[in-house]
Amino acid sequence: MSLPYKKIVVKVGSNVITQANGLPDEERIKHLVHQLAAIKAEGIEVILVSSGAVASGRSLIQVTEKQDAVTTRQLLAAIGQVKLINTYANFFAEHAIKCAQVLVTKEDFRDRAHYLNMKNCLQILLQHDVIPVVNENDVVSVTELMFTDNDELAGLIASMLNVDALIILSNVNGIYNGDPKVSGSEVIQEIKGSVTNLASFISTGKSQFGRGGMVTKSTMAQKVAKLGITVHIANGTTNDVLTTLLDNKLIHTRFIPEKNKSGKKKWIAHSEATAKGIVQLNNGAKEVLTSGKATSLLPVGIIDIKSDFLKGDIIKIVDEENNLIGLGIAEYGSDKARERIGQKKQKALVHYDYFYSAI
Ligand SMILES: Nc1ncnc2c1ncn2[C@@H]1O[C@H](COP(=O)(O)OP(=O)(O)O)[C@@H](O)[C@H]1O
Ligand SMILES: N[C@@H](CCC(=O)OP(=O)(O)O)C(=O)O
Repeated sequence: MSLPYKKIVVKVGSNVITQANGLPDEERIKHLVHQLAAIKAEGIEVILVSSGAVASGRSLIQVTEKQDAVTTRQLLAAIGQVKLINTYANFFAEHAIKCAQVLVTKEDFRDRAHYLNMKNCLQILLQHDVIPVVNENDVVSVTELMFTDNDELAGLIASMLNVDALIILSNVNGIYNGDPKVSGSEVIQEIKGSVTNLASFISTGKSQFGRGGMVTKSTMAQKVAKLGITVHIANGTTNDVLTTLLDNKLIHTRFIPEKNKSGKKKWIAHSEATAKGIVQLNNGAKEVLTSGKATSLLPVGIIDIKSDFLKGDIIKIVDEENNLIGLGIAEYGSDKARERIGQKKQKALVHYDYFYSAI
């Protein structure tokens, strides 16, 4: 395999492993497992993030839809996840490979101690030659605690384990420069940096069983690439997709990575939902902080503390129009920060090592 990867995350969307009639596509799963086994045999560590619990549950039980959508999802996922993991376990066993079920919620990524605990669990599985099969724990994830979709979850796992590449398998060949179904549209093969007009040609429609859609997929991919991890979006329903991709012979979309960021910055980057305080900066400070140079956030550039925080909390940093500039760990609490607003020669509120620029 010609791409120089040692550790990868592969994310499989519901559509890839579900037939049009809603039943799990066992032949597809078998074929994917076969490729994963070949990749592992090359000495590459693999973490699999697989959707499909809800779709799999649909094939096992008739739902009356009397209950609300969340309850239906809980019911289907609780039943479907058993079938999904058993299917994987049986096919991996044919290659003498053990796999493990890892079900997570957004809460598991919240504080640093919990985050490191989960990282430790995944690492110990890899050290024992086991392939972790990760999915959201849909049974306990209710609306406000849910990941946008499993692409977000896969991005978090890829960052957490500092992998070389994240491969997202969907039911399209990549991101098209127009509607994928209209002739003339072509796959964008390389995306570098923050391409702001990407959303303009991605229609908001999702595939039959998908949750997030291509817009959230591309936003997540850009963020992960910014942290130093290559992201590939390819068609999981194509035969030999993974092996051809790793041989560098597949037409698909590749997000070129920026310089690799530290583990702590990767964690901060994914912590927006749990950030505690909000600090507003003037335009001068915004320019310096987002210039790419190693600069810390000094009180002289602060114009307002919009919500309180304690020392050690992750805070959101916004500009004069309240747009997010970045996230960082506060070196002191909001009480002290308020006293120092606009003052020169004060200790940095966020040190450069603990600042993530969202721009
Ligand atoms: N410009 C585009 N390029 C590629 N796919 C697009 C584009 N615009 C919309 N899509 C849709 O996004 C879908 C993939 O997203 P999603 O349904 O979330 O898949 P998955 O279940 O694999 O996560 C495709 O099936 C396609 O219909
Ligand atoms: N956790 C859910 C999948 C949610 C999801 O994001 O699906 P998809 O957009 O197909 O990757 C399940 O297993 O059914």
